[in-house]
Amino acid sequence: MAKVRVYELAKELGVESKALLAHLKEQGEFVRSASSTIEPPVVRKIRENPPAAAKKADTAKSTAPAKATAKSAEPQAGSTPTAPKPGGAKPGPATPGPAVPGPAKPADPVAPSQQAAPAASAAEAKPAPAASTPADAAPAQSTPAEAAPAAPKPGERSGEAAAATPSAPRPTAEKPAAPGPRKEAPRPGGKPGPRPGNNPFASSQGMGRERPRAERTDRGGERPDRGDRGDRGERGGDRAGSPRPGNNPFASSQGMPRPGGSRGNQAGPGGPRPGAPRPGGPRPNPGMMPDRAAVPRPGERPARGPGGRGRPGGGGPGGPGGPGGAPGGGFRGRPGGGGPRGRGGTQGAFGRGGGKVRGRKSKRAKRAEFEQMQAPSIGGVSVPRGNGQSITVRRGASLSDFADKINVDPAALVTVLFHLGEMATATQSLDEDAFGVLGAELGYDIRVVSPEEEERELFSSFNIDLDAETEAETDEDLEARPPVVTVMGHVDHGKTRLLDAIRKADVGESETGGITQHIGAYQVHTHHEGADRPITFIDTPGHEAFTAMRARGAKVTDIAILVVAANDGVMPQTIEALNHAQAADVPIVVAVNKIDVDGANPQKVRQQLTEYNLIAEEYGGETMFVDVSAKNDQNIDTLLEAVLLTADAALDLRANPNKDARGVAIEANLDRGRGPVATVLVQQGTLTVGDAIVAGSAHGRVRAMLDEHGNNVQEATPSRPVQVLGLASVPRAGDTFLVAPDDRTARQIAEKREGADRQASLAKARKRISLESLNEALAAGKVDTLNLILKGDVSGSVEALEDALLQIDVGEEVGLRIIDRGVGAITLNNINLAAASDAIILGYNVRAEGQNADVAEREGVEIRYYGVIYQAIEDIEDALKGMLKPEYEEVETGTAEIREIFRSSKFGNVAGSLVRSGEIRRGAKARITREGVVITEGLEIAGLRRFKDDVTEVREGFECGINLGSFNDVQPDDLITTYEMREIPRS
Ligand SMILES: Nc1nc2c(ncn2[C@@H]2O[C@H](COP(=O)(O)OP(=O)(O)OP(=O)(O)O)[C@@H](O)[C@H]2O)c(=O)[nH]1
Repeated sequence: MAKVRVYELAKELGVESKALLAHLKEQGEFVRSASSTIEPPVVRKIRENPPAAAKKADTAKSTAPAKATAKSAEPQAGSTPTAPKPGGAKPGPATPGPAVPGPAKPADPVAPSQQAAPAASAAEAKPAPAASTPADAAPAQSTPAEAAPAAPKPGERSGEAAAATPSAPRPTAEKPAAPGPRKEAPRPGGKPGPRPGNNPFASSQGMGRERPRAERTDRGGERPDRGDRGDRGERGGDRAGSPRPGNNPFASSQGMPRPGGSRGNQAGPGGPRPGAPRPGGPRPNPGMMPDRAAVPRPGERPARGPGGRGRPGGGGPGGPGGPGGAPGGGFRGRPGGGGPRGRGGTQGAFGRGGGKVRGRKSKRAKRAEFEQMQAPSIGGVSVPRGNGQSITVRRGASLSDFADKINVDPAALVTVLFHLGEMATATQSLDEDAFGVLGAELGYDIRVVSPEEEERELFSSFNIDLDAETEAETDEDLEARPPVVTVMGHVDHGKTRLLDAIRKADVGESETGGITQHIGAYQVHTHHEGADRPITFIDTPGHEAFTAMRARGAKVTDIAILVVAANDGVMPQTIEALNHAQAADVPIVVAVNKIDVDGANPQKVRQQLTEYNLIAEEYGGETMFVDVSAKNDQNIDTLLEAVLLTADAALDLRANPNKDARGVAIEANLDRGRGPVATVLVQQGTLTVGDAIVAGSAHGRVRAMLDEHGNNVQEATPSRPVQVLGLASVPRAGDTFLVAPDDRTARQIAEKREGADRQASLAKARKRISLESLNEALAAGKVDTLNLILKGDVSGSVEALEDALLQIDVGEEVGLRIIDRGVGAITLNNINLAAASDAIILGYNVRAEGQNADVAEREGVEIRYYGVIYQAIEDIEDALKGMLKPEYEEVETGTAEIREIFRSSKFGNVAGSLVRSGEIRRGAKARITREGVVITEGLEIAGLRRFKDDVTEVREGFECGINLGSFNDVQPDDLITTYEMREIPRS
């Protein structure tokens, strides 16, 4: 005996392969799939003991007529006039139009040939007006053949019908239909098959054989209900012989989009009746046509098989025609039960598909339509949906950057974002929130990463984990390193002269021949407490370099020397420098310079600086003040000593020299003879000649290293500045560098950095910190202090504001720091400081104007303007307490008067309206008023159409169709008012 395959046996038993598989499993037989073979003894066993469903089906056979009649009763509800002829053994193409007036549709065309009681069936097959009501049906219950009248009347569930006639078989019409298609479908070329779409059993229409009832109901959602036309869209397949899941495009359980609402005018599983909207799925093409006989009659729209695309089960082992279809009955189901194209009815939002029969479309149009169907339509544009995949964008990335990543048109994203309430151009930087909203809408998890995170991710892709490396270090690994010092101060107060004097003070100078090279940084040695202590100086005076480095995230400086000329006192740039240092949490040593000059008043400088929280040690503070004369090299040693004392007291300057070097490029240039030359400051590890190195987007191998004396060095330990030769290009000041495991890695890291830099070159972080976002930033641990810069028109008000702000009690968790204050307009320096320190600028009766305002905008610095002090105080207090809420006011954008209501099964009610004022925009918030009384508000203009086109806005004087989503309680003469909430600028 030949081996039998599972699906063959399933077919034989009239059950689903799946059910048989399950049954086999229960029986302890391991069978992998439906195409697996089964050993003869097992086959025998199964035949003797078939699956329950099969047994049930067998039993059902005897009651077939009743079921057939039950089926036949169904179409009453829809009064489908396209029923096949009674005695459907030869179902010909149906005659469109109400040819059969009787409410009862004749039995399934194939039934008579298969059913146990052909006579009864034949009797049933006649149009039976008597079946239209249960009352009529009642007398007929005596025989199975007459059970048909007992079928539910429209709206009545089959279950109810079954309950009413307990003796009658359940009218779920399972078994009898199954053989139908098998017998009918392959009708050899001759007789025309049933009209496509009307014969649910025709495998040619993608209908496989029915499944046992139990299984069907298991699939969830497919109830055996009958007769409820309103539900037909969803259960159409069920009615006509319970098609397998996957054959019913409307079954919500099968994941097909439901065409929405009632489909009362559709012919259910068999396809639409002529002229009815197509239920969805691709239209058949000639390739699908089995034979001429199956072609619908002229004038008839070829119904698409109910399957459509993506049917899970496909046509399955349907008829003899093989999987997915058989010749003979209308259009052939697609092989395997549905090709890759086409799908069920619904498309896009409010608008596409459904509707009237349209002209034939080209393949391209269909393809485009299909793609549209997949894309959510927001604001009239369709953007393909993500499935939650993670997309990483750089901080400061724009819509264009994101569009690139998901391969869509940036303009579409602009529109989408607009409809989500955010306005941005395609190239404008977006903040994290905006990306969040956009991502949530489009189904992407957009991660905005900071430069540091990005670096981390970049390194981790090369198996370099700097954090883990640092964490793994123990105290034993760490060794003391020299402090790195930057000299800052007001113009002409002697910074350069002081740096020169310090250079000269180098105790090693005589041995090395003095510092001859200006490489951007140098190291001097001094004797301190009996030891030789090196100190590294950044050789670029002024806070601009300091700020530039900080802005790149490079923390280079350990200690700042603030130079103040004793004859001049504290000047504006003194304060700026001070603010920068304080904002960076860098301890300050004050060098009171030019004490040799007549009129020098070092004490005055001390006094002045107390106002800025720099209190000299002799006054009980913690700041060391050293009176020096750079010109006369006076007290330079003391200054160096003060630096070391401060470093020892305030800082833990240790680093691990025994690892690959990491550090920062201090400056770099292209030397004609030597090529790119970069001065780097080693911060950790030891840099050695021959190391593969990557600095920013430059990479190379360290060919040679020079110190500030022009001497070649073989290795550079932490805090050691050296000039590096061997890079392929010039890095930027502030770029971090590291030694890579090999040249290739160095090059790849450099290339990746370069690519990322290119992308972000125009974009910068739009929002650094704002009062609104402060609380989140605090919660996220991004900040623990609110940095403020106060600017006012008169010093009195600035002081008053500062005093009041400092009195705000916000608990211990949050700090408030005023890093700068001053009188006059908000300057570029203020903005730079704010940018480098994540500060917010409060302007009291002063503004940032012109270019400064632009820079602030570009840099994402928040400037808040106030005219009343208490308002500023209130805001800051609220922000610190996490209570600051933006204030909004409602602004009316348009009104439309409803003229007529169109009821759409698909969209609900559509209000045909005339725009009275302003414009009505899709997505806008809306309120309905009836005779001046607000009926409801907070609605959304879910859909907007001009004639048949979806539009995004309709202006005054034009008519349009407005859909308000699920809100349907609209009447003619109602007024739709759209409005938006605009943030009120705080005064
Ligand atoms: N008398 C006297 N003059 C000094 C002293 N230090 C600097 N100067 C003079 O002050 C002037 C400015 O000195 P710089 O060192 O150029 O000052 P700077 O702060 O570097 O100036 P910028 O580079 O313009 O910011 C020069 O003419 C110096 O000679 C000092 O200790 N005593």
